[in-house]
Order: sequence, then structure tokens, then C-alpha cells
Amino acid sequence: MTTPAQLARFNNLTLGYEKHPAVHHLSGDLLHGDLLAVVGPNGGGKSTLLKGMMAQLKPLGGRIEWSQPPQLAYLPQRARLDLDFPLRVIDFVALGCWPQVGAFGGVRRTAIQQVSRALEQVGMQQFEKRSLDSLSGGQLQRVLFARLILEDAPLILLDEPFAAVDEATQEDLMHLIQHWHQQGRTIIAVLHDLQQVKRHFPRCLLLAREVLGFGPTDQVLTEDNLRRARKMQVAFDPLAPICDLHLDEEAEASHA
Ligand SMILES: Nc1ncnc2c1ncn2[C@@H]1O[C@H](COP(=O)(O)OP(=O)(O)OP(=O)(O)O)[C@@H](O)[C@H]1O
Repeated sequence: MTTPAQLARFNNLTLGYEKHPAVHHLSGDLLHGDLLAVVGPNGGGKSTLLKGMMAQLKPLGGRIEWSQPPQLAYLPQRARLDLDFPLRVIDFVALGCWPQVGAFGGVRRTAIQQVSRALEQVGMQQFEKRSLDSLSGGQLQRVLFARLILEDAPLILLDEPFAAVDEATQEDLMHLIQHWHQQGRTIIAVLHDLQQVKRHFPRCLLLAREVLGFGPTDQVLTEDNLRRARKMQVAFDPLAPICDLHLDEEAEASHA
């Protein structure tokens, strides 16, 4: 059961691949209107957690209890995106409002102004007619954020939104995230810049397969916790012992 303040509850959640946990026994709450950073070493399970939240991965153990079915928008890691095709910026961003306007007809009529406004918000109004594959990395990231604006989701998951993005672009995109937060949306961002997390994110999850801290950022990003995070061996090891819980049975029970 969740309380009204909770959007979701991680209940002893274990996620992984071929029964080897990548996120191990996570418990804690995601609150409505949270601005939560997920930090930790490479391979620590941050992207895996987002995949679990999107139900792309079924829990090996435990569960995520949602207060209501989640309506979410997702920004994947840029390295995982293959946008090397000649789609125009305007058409790509318009895909963000596909669910509202339906597949046929309406896009041009109803969405064109919204698309222009979103591109203006990210400073890309001059680029409407350009093809995606002609954009620089930072410009592409702005366009991806414009599409998130159109998706208009109450829960937004961002996987390394500032990777390989210059300072000015980071600042602009951070403003947009703060704007979303002020609108009452819930935002979870996977980040590596701890100073940025301390400055802008009130809550934080430190993940190195195990949960090393989950709560107010100043209580999570302590020297002690960060030292422990650095020491964690988080490489995926196919020979590592499988979690000693009866994971299958537990997952079965949680889905019953
Ligand atoms: N499809 C997969 N099959 C097997 N193992 C995987 C798969 N995807 C991820 N892993 C492993 O799960 C572990 C967690 O990966 P994940 O991508 O969640 O880490 P991360 O914290 O997001 O890392 P990074 O900071 O490097 O992006 C890693 O050891 C990774 O190799």
C-alpha cells in the first residue's frame, strides 16, 4: 500500500539479468513531485533501475508498488540512441504528442504550435527544418528535451541528460528541469556530477548495486558513503553467486 505522498514504493526490489542482480534489495519511497538524482559508479545499476520502472525488466525479487499506473516520459542515454537518419527536427519533436493527437491527420493542425513553442523553450526554434543527423551533440540534446515537453508526462526519467553537453546547455536544460519540478512533476535523473546534484537535487539515491543511501542529498552524499561507493565491485560477473533469495518464487508471489 502507498500513502498519498508516495508515487511509488520500492519494496525490497531486486533487478538484474539472467538472475544476477544489478540492483539489489532496494527499499524506499518515490514521492509525488520528487526531484531525485540517482548516482553511483559505472555499472552500479542506475540505468537498470530506470528500466525496471518502465517495466522493461521484470523484478527478480520484490516489487515496485505504484499509487497509480505511471504515465512517464524517458530520455535514454545518448550513447544508446541511434538518431542518424534524415528526419526533420520538427517531425521528430511532433512524435512527442503522438498519443494526444492520434496516428492520422491531426498532427499538423493541432501540434505545430506546441512543437514551435517547445523548440523555442529549448532555444532551437531556428532548427525546425534541419535534419536530426545534422545537429551537434548539445543541439540534439535540446531537441530531445523539446520532445519531452510535448510528451507532458507527470513522471520524467532522465538517463545522463548532461553527458557530453557544454555548460551553457546544461544550465538551460537544468532550468527546464526546475520548471517541470515547479509544475509538480516528478523527476528522476541519473547523474555523475555530484556538485550539480548537491546544488539542484534535494533527494538522492546512491546505488552501487547495493543501496548506499536514499534520502536527503546532504545525508546521502557523505564522505563515508562515497568512499564505500568507490570500493564496491560492480562489474557484471556471470560467475558471481546468484542472489540467495528464492527470487523466482518471490517475484511470482509479488505478481500474484
Ligand atoms: N542486457 C544486459 N545483460 C546483461 N547484463 C547487463 C545488461 N544490461 C546491463 N547489464 C549489467 O548490469 C550492471 C548494471 O548496468 P547499468 O547499465 O544499470 O549500470 P549504470 O549504473 O547505469 O552504469 P553507467 O554509469 O556505466 O551507465 C552492469 O554490470 C551491466 O554490465
